[in-house]
Amino acid sequence: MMDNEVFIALGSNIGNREHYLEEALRLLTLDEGLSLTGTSSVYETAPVGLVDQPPFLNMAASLTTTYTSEEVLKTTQRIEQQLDRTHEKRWGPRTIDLDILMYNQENIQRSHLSIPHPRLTERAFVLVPLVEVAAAVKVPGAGKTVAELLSCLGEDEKEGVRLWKKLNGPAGFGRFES
Ligand SMILES: Nc1ncnc2c1ncn2[C@@H]1O[C@H](COP(=O)(O)OP(=O)(O)OP(=O)(O)O)[C@@H](O)[C@H]1O
Ligand SMILES: Nc1nc2c(c(=O)[nH]1)N=C(CO)CN2
Repeated sequence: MMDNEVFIALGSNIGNREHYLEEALRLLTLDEGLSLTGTSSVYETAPVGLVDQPPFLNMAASLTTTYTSEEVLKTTQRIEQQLDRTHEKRWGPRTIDLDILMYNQENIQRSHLSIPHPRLTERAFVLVPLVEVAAAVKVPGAGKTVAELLSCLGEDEKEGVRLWKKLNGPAGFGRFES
């Protein structure tokens, strides 16, 4: 049974960014342990952290899964590798980045896996798409829902996040939805 609920952030800022997002969603869908239940719109976002790099496309997805959080991480890392992801510098450009944002209501602190994602609460490029698929979900440790966290962000933080493609229905990524 696909009993566990997981939210993933997707980002790309190298090459055909939309293609990489589409491919990542396709590969997530193909995986028998995962079921895609929702996708957000796509946003074009100004780079945060390392600012001297191309703009990102960011989006969020909701899934249900038979996997443990570790197995989800293995799967997202395999998909990153399949999509030419290289690990050069921290926060640097990448063809695809898949971050596990939340896994059920769990709080996981291991050396190689932190869930909820530690920078989730401060990142407009994560919260703006995530609110489309998880508005009422309470973020463990934050004591607030995704919608509440988003409303805590200042206008200047949201400024760098622009709607790029509204995705609903058969023409867009919607075709990956179950
Ligand atoms: N929730 C998580 N989702 C994905 N990777 C995680 C998570 N928590 C810890 N990691 C670890 O982060 C490592 C990869 O980090 P990565 O290079 O993608 O960081 P980044 O995307 O540059 O920075 P950020 O974590 O701020 O988004 C992985 O090897 C993985 O073990
Ligand atoms: N706008 C934006 N900025 C980033 C992103 C990202 O996905 N979008 N990912 C980063 C590395 O995790 C660093 N900076």
